Amino acid sequence: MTDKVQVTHLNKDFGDNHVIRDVSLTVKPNEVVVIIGPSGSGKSTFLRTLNRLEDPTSGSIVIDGIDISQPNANINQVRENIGMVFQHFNLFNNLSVAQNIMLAPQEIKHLATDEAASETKRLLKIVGLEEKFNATVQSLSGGQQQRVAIARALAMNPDIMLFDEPTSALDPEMVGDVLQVMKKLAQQGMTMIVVTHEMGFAKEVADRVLFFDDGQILEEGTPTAIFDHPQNPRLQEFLNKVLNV
Ligand SMILES: Nc1ncnc2c1ncn2[C@@H]1O[C@H](COP(=O)(O)OP(=O)(O)OP(=O)(O)O)[C@@H](O)[C@H]1O
Repeated sequence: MTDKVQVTHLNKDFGDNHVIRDVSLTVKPNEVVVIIGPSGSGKSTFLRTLNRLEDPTSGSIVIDGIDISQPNANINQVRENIGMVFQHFNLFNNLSVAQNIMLAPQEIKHLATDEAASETKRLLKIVGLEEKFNATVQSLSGGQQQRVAIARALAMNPDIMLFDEPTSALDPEMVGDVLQVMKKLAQQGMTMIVVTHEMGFAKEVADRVLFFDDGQILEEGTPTAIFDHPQNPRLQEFLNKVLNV
């Protein structure tokens, strides 16, 4: 089976700050990879280079067989194929829920309005918000807005979904609903790379967990290997901190 994502010797510098240091990673179709690690270790930057929101300094990123790290890569096409969900939903507050979801399929894929609307209803059902089709974004809770953001990313029918700390900005009671939607997507076979501080989600849903520290993957393995038998002292220290709060 062709790899979905193949990252080879990736580096990213911001001036003198060497944020991603020689990272290589392969992700298989339908795989759920969860990235954990301390604040500032480069997790977000790594995710953002995968769809070229950041340009890599060196190394290659091949997605579905296409080298997107080449200067002449068709970045728009790449982004159509990779859905991304951010910590701060980034919805258009002046548009309705349905308008937010339908915008890209109509503008980019030239979907007819009735087709886009029926697809939007289907997606809202997946994220448990069927009744919010006409609602304004402002009337929704943070957790609901994040589920709309997930539906919006799914509307482009992506091959891969990237999640960058999707629950970090939410009130605790909202977190479960969002994680539930992500779990459902994983069960349906979506290839996903998820940066999160939710260790319960990592344990339950990840096929593989990567521990990032100082711009490198210091350890990777199954959730059991990472959480029950961590090898690297930095990972042991990190888990002691996050699991014993
Ligand atoms: N656009 C940018 N310009 C300059 N430096 C940046 C930029 N984006 C990130 N950095 C730096 O890169 C480093 C890694 O940041 P990054 O956000 O990737 O870490 P992180 O592991 O996702 O952290 P957190 O868990 O706190 O979100 C930090 O030192 C940060 O200041």
